[in-house]
Amino acid sequence: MSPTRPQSGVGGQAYEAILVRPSETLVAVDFDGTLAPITDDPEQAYADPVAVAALGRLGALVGQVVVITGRPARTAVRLGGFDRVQGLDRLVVLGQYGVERWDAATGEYVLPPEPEAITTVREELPGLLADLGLDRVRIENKGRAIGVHTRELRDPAALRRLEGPIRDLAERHGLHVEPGKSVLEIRAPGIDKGDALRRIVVEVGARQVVFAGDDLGDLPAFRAVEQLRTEGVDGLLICSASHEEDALTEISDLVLDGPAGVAEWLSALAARLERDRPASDGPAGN
Ligand SMILES: O=P(O)(O)OC[C@H]1O[C@H](O[C@H]2O[C@H](CO)[C@@H](O)[C@H](O)[C@H]2O)[C@H](O)[C@@H](O)[C@@H]1O
Repeated sequence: MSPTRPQSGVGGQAYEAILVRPSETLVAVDFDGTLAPITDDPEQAYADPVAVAALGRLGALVGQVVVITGRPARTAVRLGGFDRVQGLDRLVVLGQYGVERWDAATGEYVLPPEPEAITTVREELPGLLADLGLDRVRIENKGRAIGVHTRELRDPAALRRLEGPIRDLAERHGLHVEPGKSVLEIRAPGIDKGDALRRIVVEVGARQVVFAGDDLGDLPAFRAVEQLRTEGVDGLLICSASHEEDALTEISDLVLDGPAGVAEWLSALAARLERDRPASDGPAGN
């Protein structure tokens, strides 16, 4: 049996369906911690080239490949190099948890206006951090959201000290706090990765969906796949595992060794579909 096949019942069933009907499969992947190894500086978090190459191969084999990320769509495209990958000419990147979109087919970005409350919070944040004695945290300005990062402080207590004041600040301005690996992100409520995933599943008419993620922000997408299963869509859930977060391991069909493990799995899936192509219905092989 191929090591790429999940052992669990529903995951294994989804894997078999993907092999039979690749052209009706959506492959959806998170960016940070799944495609890109975690780094201190978010600006240096480039996607694993092996994973990107595998996605390019899958782009020619499955119905749709999509990246669903908390990053701004432009940032994900730049750090992933997605605008210059053979096979990813139909890639869709859903940024800021699905609020933003980039289509490789047209090169167009859909970037709704930034919430005014974010501008106000951006102005208030440095004072709040100084009052807490935490002015060395990294602030990531994402346009319509703000990331408050503690990774470089090497102090697990810093995130805990920040949480209450950041939640109060966000709440005062009608904003939402998205917790993640050494980060609290302040953003507008209203859409999450689950909503984003469901929309693209419907848009492309997928009968099978793969979702790979690593962090708390991916949980809604995992829940969406569980729901989709009850509606007749086969779902395969993949955890990009790390010592930092274990919320996804129990509910995953496959637990892989971080971005390197994800890259290996995507490559193995691409190889398997390429091998089967003459007998299957992938777009390149009909
Ligand atoms: O949805 P994702 O693609 O997983 O993005 C979630 C957040 O990821 C980024 O932060 C994480 O990765 C950084 C770079 O490796 C790391 O320094 C940080 O500690 C991690 O939390 C990103 O900076 C955020 O904007 C994303 O929302």
